[in-house]
Amino acid sequence: MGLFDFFKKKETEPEAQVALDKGLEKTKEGFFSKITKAVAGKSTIDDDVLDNLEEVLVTSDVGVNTTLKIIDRIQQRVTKDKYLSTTELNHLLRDEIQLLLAENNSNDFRQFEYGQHKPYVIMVVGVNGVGKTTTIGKLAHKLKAENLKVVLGAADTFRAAAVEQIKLWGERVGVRVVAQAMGSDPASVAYDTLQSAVANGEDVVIIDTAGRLHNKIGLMNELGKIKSVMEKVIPSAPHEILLVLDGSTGQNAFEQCKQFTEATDVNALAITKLDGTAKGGVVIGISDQFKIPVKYIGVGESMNDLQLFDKKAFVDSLFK
Ligand SMILES: Nc1nc2c(ncn2[C@@H]2O[C@H](COP(=O)(O)OP(=O)(O)OP(=O)(O)O)[C@@H](O)[C@H]2O)c(=O)[nH]1
Repeated sequence: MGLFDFFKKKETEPEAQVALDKGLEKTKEGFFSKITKAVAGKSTIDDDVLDNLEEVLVTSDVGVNTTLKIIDRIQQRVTKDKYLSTTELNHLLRDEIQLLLAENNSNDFRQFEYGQHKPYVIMVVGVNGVGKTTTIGKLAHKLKAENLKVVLGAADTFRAAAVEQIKLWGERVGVRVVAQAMGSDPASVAYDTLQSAVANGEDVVIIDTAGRLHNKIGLMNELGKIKSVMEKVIPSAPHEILLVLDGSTGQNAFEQCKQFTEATDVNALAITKLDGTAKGGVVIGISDQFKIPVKYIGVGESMNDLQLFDKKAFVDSLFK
């Protein structure tokens, strides 16, 4: 199977669905217990119910804009159908969330032109602690399991621990890691990694970057330099700029998304740590607000806990 086929694959296999269900348990519990409260004592969906629902969505980290959009759509359905019973609210909500996710996440990753570039270069960005390195390790593991040749570039040279951590993942997963001494030029690491990947005929390059959010100009310069060095080796690279966000941070994830999308051309999102948080609504809001597809979600710490985001499986799991 080639890279292209791998990313066309839909992750609805039973095992993945079980992991997803488990990972989203807290979000689901939080969400539905709030909804139950929101409709308590009401038989039809009226303005009160919609006001309460608005609060439920906002406090579930769906984000204000997306919440208003969902409420507006439900209101239109209520106006059209008159006297909708509150027992239908879950159905309505499910439909609207599914539609929203469909608008923003096509599940068709052809836009990333997998298989058309060898090596396919992914530059991974995000602040420290969001699960960037872990996501890189898990992704490398996933790709390697499909017999793809993967190389990692330790371009987060700012902290010694980051270089060590990625080397450790390389050993664990069994993929090559290109690294230089701590404090060396990240762009130089990226250059070396791409050059050696071309020479070795590797399929995928994943470059880690430092997650310093000192200020926008600094971030732009730092990422811009790495990008332009990559272009020198492979003019079309990076093919993917993957922003990693910690789903358990709710509104902070929105803010980071804003900063990084302003600083560089992010075209894919990975949302981690959805297990153990009730803030999974962030997946719905972020993809809608920034119009960037969520490509991966992290639902646990183990190597197999990174999933290709499947909007149908996600909604199924949430409303099961
Ligand atoms: N529960 C859970 N933990 C995760 C997930 N993804 C990452 N983590 C954990 O989050 C912590 C931080 O992950 P790192 O990969 O070190 O984060 P980072 O963004 O690379 O941060 P630095 O290496 O400090 O730059 C680690 O303990 C990971 O095991 C996830 O999907 N679920």
